[in-house]
Amino acid sequence: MSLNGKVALVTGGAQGIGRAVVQSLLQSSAKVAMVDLNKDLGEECKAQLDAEFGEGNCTFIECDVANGDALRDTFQNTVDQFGHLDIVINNAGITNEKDWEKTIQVNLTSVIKGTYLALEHMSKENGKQGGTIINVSSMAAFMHSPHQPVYTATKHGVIGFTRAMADAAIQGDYGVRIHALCPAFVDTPLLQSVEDEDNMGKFVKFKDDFKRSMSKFGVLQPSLIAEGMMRLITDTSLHGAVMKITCSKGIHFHTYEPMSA
Ligand SMILES: NC(=O)C1=CN([C@@H]2O[C@H](COP(=O)(O)OP(=O)(O)OC[C@H]3O[C@@H](n4cnc5c(N)ncnc54)[C@H](O)[C@@H]3O)[C@@H](O)[C@H]2O)C=CC1
Ligand SMILES: CCCCCC(=O)/C=C/[C@H]1[C@H](O)CC(=O)[C@@H]1CCCCCCC(=O)O
Repeated sequence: MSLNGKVALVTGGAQGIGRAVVQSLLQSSAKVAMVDLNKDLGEECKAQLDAEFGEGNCTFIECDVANGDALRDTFQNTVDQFGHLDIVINNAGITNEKDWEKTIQVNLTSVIKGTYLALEHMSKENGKQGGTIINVSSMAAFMHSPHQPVYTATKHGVIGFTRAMADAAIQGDYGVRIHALCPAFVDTPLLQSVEDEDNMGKFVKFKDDFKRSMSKFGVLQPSLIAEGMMRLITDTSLHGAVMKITCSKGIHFHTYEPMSA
């Protein structure tokens, strides 16, 4: 499906899962703002994407999503460059149990801020034309590990926030579809960092448990996660979906019991 004329903003877009979805969006003819903390990587990535997809389709914006003012400017900068906004993927994330407050800031607070900013630019409530938001959680929200307690908490938080906001979007007639995406292990640089004492602190001693889990459940490629994201973007029947992606079941959805009195 062509996304010609659509504008997307992807946080953490210079590497790993974010980079894979930036590539898929460009392949579908969307314009993309690739937002990342890492300037060198972002510029290098943009040069490669310009060579593949032509200049003017992708812009790199250096931004630490944990800086609320910078994130607000980044959204405005995207709209200034491309005219409007249709798709926001709050993907940037870290796994750092030593600096656990930073992990909460990047993985949860910034996802909340990114969702609110996306609504400012896309919600019909604000006179805009609607759109799609994807907040990246993790299978860690369903299967916990002693190796990463705060990371796990943030990913639970992303799902709770996203589901509540999806309901708000329906009841408030925002015209914005809001989803959570939960990958299992994915082959990206993040996965290597979980063995590092600087990141995991005292929980590093549980790394063998984590690695056993990885060999038991397998490791996915970023391109499959991008495929899941493209499905959430293009299938307009989906709203408030919690998508899971695992080696055993591929792309599928979590189902919740209906609330009863
Ligand atoms: N790799 C995995 O096994 C899994 C990853 N996830 C989630 O997927 C998302 C992406 O992860 P990966 O691609 O694996 O990570 P990655 O580390 O390979 O890439 C993350 C990108 O985000 C950027 N970034 C980090 N902090 C940032 C900040 N404060 N502001 C702006 N950019 C920032 C990095 O510079 C990097 O380019 C994260 O939310 C992660 O928690 C979920 C499940 C599994
Ligand atoms: C670097 C962070 C990577 C986080 C990846 C992730 O989602 C990890 C989740 C694991 C959790 O920490 C403990 C686990 O057992 C989780 C494994 C999740 C894989 C589930 C696959 C299930 C299936 O194939 O049916």
